[in-house]
Amino acid sequence: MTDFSSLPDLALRTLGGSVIAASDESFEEKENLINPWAPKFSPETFGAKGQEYDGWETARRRPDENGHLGHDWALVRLGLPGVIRGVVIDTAWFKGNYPPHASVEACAAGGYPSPAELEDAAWTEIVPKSALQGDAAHEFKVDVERRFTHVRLNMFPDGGIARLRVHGEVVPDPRLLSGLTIDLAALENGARVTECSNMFYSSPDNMLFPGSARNQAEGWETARRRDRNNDWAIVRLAAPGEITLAEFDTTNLKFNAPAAVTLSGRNSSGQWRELLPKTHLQPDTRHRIRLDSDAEVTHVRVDIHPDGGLARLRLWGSLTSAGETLLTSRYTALTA
Ligand SMILES: NC(=O)NC(NC(N)=O)C(=O)[O-]
Repeated sequence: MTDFSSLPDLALRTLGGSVIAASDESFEEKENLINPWAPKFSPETFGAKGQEYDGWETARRRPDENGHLGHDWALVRLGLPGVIRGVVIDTAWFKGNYPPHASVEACAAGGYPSPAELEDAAWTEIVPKSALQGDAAHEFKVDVERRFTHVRLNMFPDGGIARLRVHGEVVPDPRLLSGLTIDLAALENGARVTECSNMFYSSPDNMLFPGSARNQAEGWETARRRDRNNDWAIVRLAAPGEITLAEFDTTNLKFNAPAAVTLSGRNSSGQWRELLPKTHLQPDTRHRIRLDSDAEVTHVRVDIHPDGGLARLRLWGSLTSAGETLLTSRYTALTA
């Protein structure tokens, strides 16, 4: 996999993405494109419309009286607007019915536009019409330095695509964050895990997802440690801010929760200081702890002792004026 695939999937259903319209979804519904799980397949599962697939599948097109075949498209609202670094078009399990070609366009729209209102948007081609294979994940690097809110997947002329992954860097609208108490560690506000000791079972970015984890796999889980060290993760905050309350959620970790946690913060000069001394944790519990610090931090390190994971990590606080300036100038530069 190329580098961009480790970035969050901005289109993912569990990050608020939605497939808001499609030209056709006769065989399989458009919503499957952004399912968070890997595409599944059971052979010989024929329903009333045909074989069942975990993807978006359109009818076989036939030329009209002018010999025109047309093509199919699906419109996706990103859950998290941002700069797109790469797209994966996955035709998993579509072997005799994949589209031979596909392309992707993107646009930036303010507010909450309907599919009809997006027709006149300024669409930019981010993946040119490219050849596809059946049952394969195709990666396309994207090199457009702009914040996008929607993408349109085109397939030529018809067929089935299991997943569309739109990896990129989240660029939040600073007007929705300035002056408010926010989760400085939320993926949707632009935070990310930059390093961790172990991600054997699941990715530490999962801790920063919105809402609650429905099961263990939707959080961060490490392998069992067999040495005397402990697991840890470093989170780059949405922007420089002051943290007033930390939330360590061990929900769903019943026999593998960490025994304790510590938290430290790094300032813009790169110096680390303790934000929370070693504190015991209970399994399957959401712990909310007020922090006794008004220091500006850009990164935090969460240490779990000795291993296990966390379902969610929330760091409530506010942006400092440096944080607000940074977010505003980035948003402005990428929106112009
Ligand atoms: N869902 C389908 O049945 N699709 C196709 N057919 C099979 N057998 O997969 C097709 O494109 O005709």
